[in-house]
Amino acid sequence: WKNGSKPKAKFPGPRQFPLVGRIHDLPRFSLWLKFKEWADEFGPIYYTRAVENEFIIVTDEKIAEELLVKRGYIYSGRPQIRSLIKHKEGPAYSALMDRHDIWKTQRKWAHAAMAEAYKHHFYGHVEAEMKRYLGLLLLDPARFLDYTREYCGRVMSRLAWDDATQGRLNGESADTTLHCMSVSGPITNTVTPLWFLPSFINPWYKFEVKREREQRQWWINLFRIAKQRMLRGDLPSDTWAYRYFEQLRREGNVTLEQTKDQEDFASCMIGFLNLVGVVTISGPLKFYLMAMALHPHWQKKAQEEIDRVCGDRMPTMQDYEKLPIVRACLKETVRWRSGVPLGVPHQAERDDEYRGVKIRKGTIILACEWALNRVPTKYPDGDNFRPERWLEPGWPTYQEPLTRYPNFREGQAMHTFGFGRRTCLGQNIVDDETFVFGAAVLWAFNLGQKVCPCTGRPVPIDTQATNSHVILEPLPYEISIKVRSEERARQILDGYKEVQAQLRV
Ligand code: HEM
Repeated sequence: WKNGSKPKAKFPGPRQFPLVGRIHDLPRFSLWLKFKEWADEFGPIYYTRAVENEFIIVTDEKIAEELLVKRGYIYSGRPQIRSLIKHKEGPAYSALMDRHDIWKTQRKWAHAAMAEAYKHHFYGHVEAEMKRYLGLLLLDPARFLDYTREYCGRVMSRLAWDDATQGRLNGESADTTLHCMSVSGPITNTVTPLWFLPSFINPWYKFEVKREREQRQWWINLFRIAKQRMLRGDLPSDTWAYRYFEQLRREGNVTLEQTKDQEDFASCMIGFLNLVGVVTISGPLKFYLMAMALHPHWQKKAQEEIDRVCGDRMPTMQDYEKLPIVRACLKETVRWRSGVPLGVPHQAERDDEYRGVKIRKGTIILACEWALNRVPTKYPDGDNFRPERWLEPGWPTYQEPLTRYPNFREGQAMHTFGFGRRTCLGQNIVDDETFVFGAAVLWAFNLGQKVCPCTGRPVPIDTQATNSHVILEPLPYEISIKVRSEERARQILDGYKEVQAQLRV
């Protein structure tokens, strides 16, 4: 009786109501703000519940590492997203699968493919697509948001299948998938019982079946086209599809014949890698343009650096070491307006105990990136855009040498890319693609706030208005984009002409 009466150790957290927990005050939009608010009240690790889902929210990097890295053998599952079908099993979305053999095979393959491409700095495709982007921006600057996402989609589709023309569709497909997997998406992700309505009166289920079927069909079509080209000998060796077919041949499958399941597996593996690299990068790039327009002082500093190093030619990866201010502005953008502000949830694969508190199998662990980026001891003045925190000694995040830091591959703030066995596989391409974009745009254009022709005042930008997806982009906003000189306009057009033949425009 005495033992029974001892209160069980618990994490702090908001008071839980019977059955519902705190579902009533978990907003579907900008949920990270609520999690940060609770972190300020309850501390760096707290518990909450939404109906049957138990959550542990972590807002301290060390605690996140203890759980998700050191105990990665327990906390590396993925929770069920109600409105996606069988995503935990695979083979469609490796980032959302549980930790089983399909996930292991796909992750290992994607990791090696990415590492090889990085060794060659993505074969110059990032720079070639950038020349196209600058040309388009010169001709039609009002479409800068569209073009930015398309740039990211094209780089990925070129790397995957040698078909940059899929870039736009790639972006749209990623956006719809993200909608379906987000709390802000279909209502069935929050009011989960609705998902179990019979299919003939269940619009969410019908939509998802159709969406997934079309996406998988699109991937398999691209896969088969690439296979035909491989057999004819005209698939470029710098594609992920080539790498895959070449491996099959080395294993003795010279004719590349496969079962439907094998094709499905491989087309999803390449298709998803291609898909996941679009909005993850276009979100930060759109925020970067916004930040530069709102902080002319930093824009000018970066432009002075670029002009000094590059002069009349568009910056490339060759200039990486010499442009720390550009890298700092990019790094600070991703900290200030995170593209994955909630983090990506991990799930406990079995019961555990941490700091004397029992954690049940199935509990969802969220290392909330928005809050991690605002820990005052590590990121003083965290709500403001302060690139100097990466450039000046004295700031906790400063690291030398500046020829190397800051970057997105190593060093400080790597929590942005998640933890342990599930860490992001895209850090290298993020580093290259954002760098070339960040430097080339400022080399070519001056960005600023738009001025309203009626009031003469700057058109305001709501820097926190986003679409609330798991991986998000800002909502449409307006800025002014002006080419820096006539001479620069000519150089941009020359650059575009140079690559036009090689790109499929
Ligand atoms: C700034 C851009 C990006 C950010 C902030 C980011 C962040 C993340 C985060 C937080 C995770 C979850 C890690 C975890 O569960 O602990 C993740 C997973 C992943 N990311 Fe990224 N990512 C970015 C870009 C990319 C790109 C460009 C690619 C590929 C081209 C990519 C591929 C992946 C994959 C495949 C996973 C799943 C890993 C797994 O579950 O095994 N990411 N990313």
